[in-house]
Amino acid sequence: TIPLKHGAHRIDKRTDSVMAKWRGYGLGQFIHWGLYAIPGGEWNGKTYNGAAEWIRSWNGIPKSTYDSLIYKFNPTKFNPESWAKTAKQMGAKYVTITTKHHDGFCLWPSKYTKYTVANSPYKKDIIGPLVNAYNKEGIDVILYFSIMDWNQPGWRYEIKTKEDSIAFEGFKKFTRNQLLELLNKYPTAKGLWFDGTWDKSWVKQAAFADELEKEMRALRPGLIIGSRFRPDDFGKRHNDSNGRLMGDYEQGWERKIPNKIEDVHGNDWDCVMTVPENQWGYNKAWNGHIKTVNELIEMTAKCVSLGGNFVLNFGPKGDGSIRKEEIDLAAGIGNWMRVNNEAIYNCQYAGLEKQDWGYFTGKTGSNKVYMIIFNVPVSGAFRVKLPAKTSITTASLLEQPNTTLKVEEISENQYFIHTSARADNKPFVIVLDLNKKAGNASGTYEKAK
Ligand SMILES: C[C@@H]1N[C@@H](C(=O)NCc2ccccc2)[C@H](O)[C@@H]1O
Repeated sequence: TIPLKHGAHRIDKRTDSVMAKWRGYGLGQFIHWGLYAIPGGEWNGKTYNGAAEWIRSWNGIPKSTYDSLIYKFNPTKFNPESWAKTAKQMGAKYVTITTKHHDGFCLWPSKYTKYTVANSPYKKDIIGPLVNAYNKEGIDVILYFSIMDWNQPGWRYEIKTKEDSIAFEGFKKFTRNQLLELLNKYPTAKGLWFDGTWDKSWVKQAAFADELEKEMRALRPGLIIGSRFRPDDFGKRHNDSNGRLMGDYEQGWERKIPNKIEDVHGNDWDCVMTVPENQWGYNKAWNGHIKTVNELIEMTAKCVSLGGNFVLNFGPKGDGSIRKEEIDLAAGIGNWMRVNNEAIYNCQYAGLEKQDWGYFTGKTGSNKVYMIIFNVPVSGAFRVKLPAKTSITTASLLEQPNTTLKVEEISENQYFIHTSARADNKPFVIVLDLNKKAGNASGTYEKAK
């Protein structure tokens, strides 16, 4: 291995209880909210073709005009309790909230810049009431923070001159001040989701970022920090130059989902996902494919089946209300989660060979395995392959626990599970109680040979 001063400081997953709880969340909500929600991807009747939260980078609006949106920020319909209730009904166990996106507008009254809610007509803190409302619903909070800050005069994409270097040193101090401010103001926040760390200026800051990460962990023991925060000695991000994950979970699964367990390299991870193809902030015109409830349930199942969390994005409007399409999606996902969440919460990769009918999840530390069915075979029989020394004690429908299903052994450790035809085409769950003969004590199973 390459000797590194600022590479990964831990080899495997964290083993503490705070991270174990994070690992079991299964389903989360992402909130992208800020000044960009006011134009909503449109300006003077012209449509911005990129992601709505990047509209400031469009040459269709003078930067100063965008920045003056602060004087229009007065979300009269903002109701943190109703946002939290929507997330609760969806079955989200955590929420990731944008405290500051790339445009630099702070949803909390930061002492270190004037570009915050405190200097908007709204005046009040947004983050505090959101953290309290979500915590009251039993939902943990992760704070999203963009290092790149287009409003800060000291921000640089790269450091070319002495002047750049002096300016960026000031920017680094500002960044540290804001992160420590957030951790001190919102002590119940469980962790940080970083963004805007891909530019040349930041990937040179291995020592600074490493020191700051250590300082944040000392200030908030148990803090969960994503892999997108710091670069290693050679500017490598997410994984250091020895291929080891920096931070506590992989953040790279943005709008994409791994296909096989080898893709996650034994790391904790979350997948953050948009409802349209690529819109995080509110966009009036939701063009292209809008994901359906069934698609989003399948994405959730797929993520949990590979040991990750699925985090679905909501982009509230400039007035603070959540659009009907998102409310309806949350309700539809929630209807399924209310019946089937046992197959999602505190479940991980089951270690079984994937079958065409859907996804296996394994209940952490138990003999229970769930089959989340999306594709019913024309035979009506669901194939299961188990590792040696493992067999099926019982099979039942999660929605009707006292129904036992017929288990047909078709060869060594291969079975067909038979269910009766179903009236609707909704995803459903078969629960398997497995018994592991001596020699296979783990909660998950080696891949069936
Ligand atoms: C979570 C999303 N991240 C921001 C973004 O621009 N991602 C695009 C991107 C993703 C990965 C590397 C570079 C750039 C989007 O604006 C959202 O905030």
